[in-house]
Amino acid sequence: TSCSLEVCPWPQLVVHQTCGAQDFENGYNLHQMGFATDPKGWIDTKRCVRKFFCLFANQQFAGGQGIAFISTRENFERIKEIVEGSSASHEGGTALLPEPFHSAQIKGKGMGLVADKPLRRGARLMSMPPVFIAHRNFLERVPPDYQGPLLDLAVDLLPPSTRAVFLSQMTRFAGNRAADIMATNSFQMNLGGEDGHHFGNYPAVSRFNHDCRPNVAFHIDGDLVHTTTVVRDIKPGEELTVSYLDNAEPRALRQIRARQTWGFECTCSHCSLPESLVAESDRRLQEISQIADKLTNPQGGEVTPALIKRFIKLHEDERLDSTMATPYSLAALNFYILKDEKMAVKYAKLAVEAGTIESGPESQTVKSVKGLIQNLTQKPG
Ligand SMILES: C[S@@+](CC[C@H](N)C(=O)[O-])C[C@H]1O[C@@H](n2cnc3c(N)ncnc32)[C@H](O)[C@@H]1O
Repeated sequence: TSCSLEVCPWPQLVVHQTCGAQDFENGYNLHQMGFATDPKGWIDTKRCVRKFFCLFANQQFAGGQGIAFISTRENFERIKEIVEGSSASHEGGTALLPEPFHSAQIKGKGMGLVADKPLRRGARLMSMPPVFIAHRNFLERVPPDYQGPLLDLAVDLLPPSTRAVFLSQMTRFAGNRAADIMATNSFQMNLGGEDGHHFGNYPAVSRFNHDCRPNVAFHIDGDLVHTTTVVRDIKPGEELTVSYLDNAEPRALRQIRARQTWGFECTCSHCSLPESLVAESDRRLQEISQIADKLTNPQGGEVTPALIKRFIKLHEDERLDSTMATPYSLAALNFYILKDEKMAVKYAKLAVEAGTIESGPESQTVKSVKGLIQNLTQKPG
């Protein structure tokens, strides 16, 4: 074989730098590469940067999709525990089939996803397990020369078809391709504990472009599965979008963040409105934030039914369809405090519906609002 072991400047970092996919067309011969798998398929490569961030992989993960994981040993133990109880980790992702969208070139954005059929609010598009997870500090603090070899070996350890899909994602910079792919296409995720901050890559969802008023919401569950759900009715031909940013920020800030973090000028429909409408939108966002303060501290005594209704109307006028769970919950809670049980139940039910779409049925938002509904509807008498 043409593989050679190269010893990098740090003695802990020993990786194959010249192993290419062509060397092992039918999948990697892990034994030949010197790696052993445990009974659940996990490989501890023992290749680490400063003995701290190490590379782990599992080619059996998610029905043979495979996963690469760069993090601390403590987090590796955590990941093993997390995926153990997850059915997606054993069986693989699920998607609405046949896929009701196709990918296409979108002017000024690269590739994107376009709906082929009408899609209704609440339609679940995909639930996907991660392909690559890396610790935030590994990606953001370790110098490229030390990151690169570990990232390359991680990609080599993905099963061939997953590797090809991983490598087909968009890149923006020169330099290490895997580092670029992670920077351009990853989602923040928290594994819990004190050192849980990671970035996760899900190639199937990487084609969603950004919009400040998106028609698709996403969340990552405790089992690391990434789910995308439609938040407003979509017509065939419409682009499917998610938001990469905080939609509640004014246009100027949203555009700065899109430029600084993602390297694009945000020209989404909401950012491209005529100036007078942008000013109106920014004013609404400011008022939303002021009313939210009052609804979060209702003991101030300023909350009235009219104020709560205005709060909801401002969200609707702003087309914030992908982030309605919190405003609906606040409305429910404040109507409850005002002893208007009918309105409290109405908004609590809307909060459960929105929370299920935005964060999943098992999310804390949904659980706590369901608790409120139970209190309201099961009172004696
Ligand atoms: C996760 S990828 C999205 C899919 C990508 N367009 C592709 O071709 O694979 C993120 C990158 O897509 C581009 N992009 C996403 N949303 C955009 C938008 N609203 N306007 C311009 N470019 C956008 C940016 O280059 C961004 O860094």
